[in-house]
Amino acid sequence: MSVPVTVLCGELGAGKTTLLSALLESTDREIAVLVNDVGSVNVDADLVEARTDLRTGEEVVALENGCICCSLGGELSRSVIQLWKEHDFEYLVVEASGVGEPEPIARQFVRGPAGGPYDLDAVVTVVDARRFHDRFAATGAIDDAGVAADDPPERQGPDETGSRPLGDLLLEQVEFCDLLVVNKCDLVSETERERVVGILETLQPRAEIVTTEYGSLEPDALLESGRFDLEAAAESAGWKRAIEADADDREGSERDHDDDGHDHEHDHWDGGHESDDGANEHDHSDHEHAHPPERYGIEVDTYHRRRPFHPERFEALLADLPAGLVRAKGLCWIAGRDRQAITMSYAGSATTLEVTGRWIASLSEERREQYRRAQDDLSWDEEWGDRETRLALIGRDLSMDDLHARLDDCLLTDAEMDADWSTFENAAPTGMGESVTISSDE
Ligand SMILES: Nc1nc2c(ncn2[C@@H]2O[C@H](COP(=O)(O)OP(=O)(O)OP(=O)(O)O)[C@@H](O)[C@H]2O)c(=O)[nH]1
Repeated sequence: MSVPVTVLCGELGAGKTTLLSALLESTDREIAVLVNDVGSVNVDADLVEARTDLRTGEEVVALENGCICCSLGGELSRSVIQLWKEHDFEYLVVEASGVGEPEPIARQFVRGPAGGPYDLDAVVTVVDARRFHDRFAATGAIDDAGVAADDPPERQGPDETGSRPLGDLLLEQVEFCDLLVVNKCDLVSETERERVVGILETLQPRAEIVTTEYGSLEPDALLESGRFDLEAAAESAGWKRAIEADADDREGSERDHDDDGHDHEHDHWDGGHESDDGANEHDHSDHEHAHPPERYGIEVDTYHRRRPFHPERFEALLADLPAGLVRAKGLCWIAGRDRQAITMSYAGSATTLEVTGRWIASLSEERREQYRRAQDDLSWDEEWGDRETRLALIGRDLSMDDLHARLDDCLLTDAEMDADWSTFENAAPTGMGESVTISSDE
């Protein structure tokens, strides 16, 4: 029978080890723990080992050479398989590095060789309530990216994903999990705690959320919950749901012009390149925002345009985003990057622009037609093909209309549409997997 596994994520110092120690003390089950730390000294492994009274003496295995989610994917599989062959235990907990992405780790237990002896039960992310509140819920975001606001964009190559902004990784851990443990609740007021929970519910509508002090939880909450579902976890992020709902709304209303009162006026704006509207004339009066939880001033919205951003104006906006913006993510079309589909990801203080693919419109005619046949719901513009900007925006006490207007000001004007786009100053990345990070100073 396969051994159930819980993967424990969370930023450095959130309380993963504390939670794990409390768990090991409160259950009689034979639990093996795999600890992964970035850095050569594995303090956590020592700590957990000491606390568990060395029940088997070899319960804790440490991977010390880096982050399991990137370079050590193979090593993770090898280690857990070796552990399974050499030891007798009922349950495995993997404490992931504080900077790890959970999805590749989870995939090791689903599609990788470790999927044989193991069965992934749940991905649990521990959040430090105090730090999360200060970073994402307080007005006046803290620059945690270590990049001064007026620094030029930081460039990263495709193999340096480990240097992504902390906030971005943190939110990925929140967005891909089954259980969110909001720890250190002794360090926040009740209102702050509720605000943190409200934001987390918006960022990750699927996960169960529990609040704790010193990781004190019933073992049942963590073990054999049967919560994990790879497809559901991969699709559960609040930003993804917003974008999908928006695209569905749009397609629905394009099919039949039946106004269900839930339509976004923005979505039908065609970028103006075939009309005389002008890029900046856009009526927000009947704007309706999508699916907001309507609590604690948290709002989810989408922004969709079929006209490219001016790279300089867009960069200037990214360096000056409003403090109430918690999360923004989606694809952008940036003038001068006409092949590159660029993913924008903003989390609390810094934005990463990364080339994550190519516009289908930039492929050879033959391949373009193949892709179009395979995706019959792909929305296509006669002139620009699939190029478009489609972003999910999650904010708190934020005027979405103002943000839309500021984004619209970054779009090319009619005159700029006719200019040579390659002459624009352009900090956006060019190669597949390449990224730049722009820190916001508000
Ligand atoms: N005030 C308070 N402190 C806590 C709580 N939980 C953990 N701590 C403390 O926070 C610090 C970090 O906790 P750890 O459990 O080591 O955090 P971690 O997530 O394992 O950290 P890394 O291994 O560095 O990723 C320790 O000093 C804990 O005692 C809590 O609920 N409240």
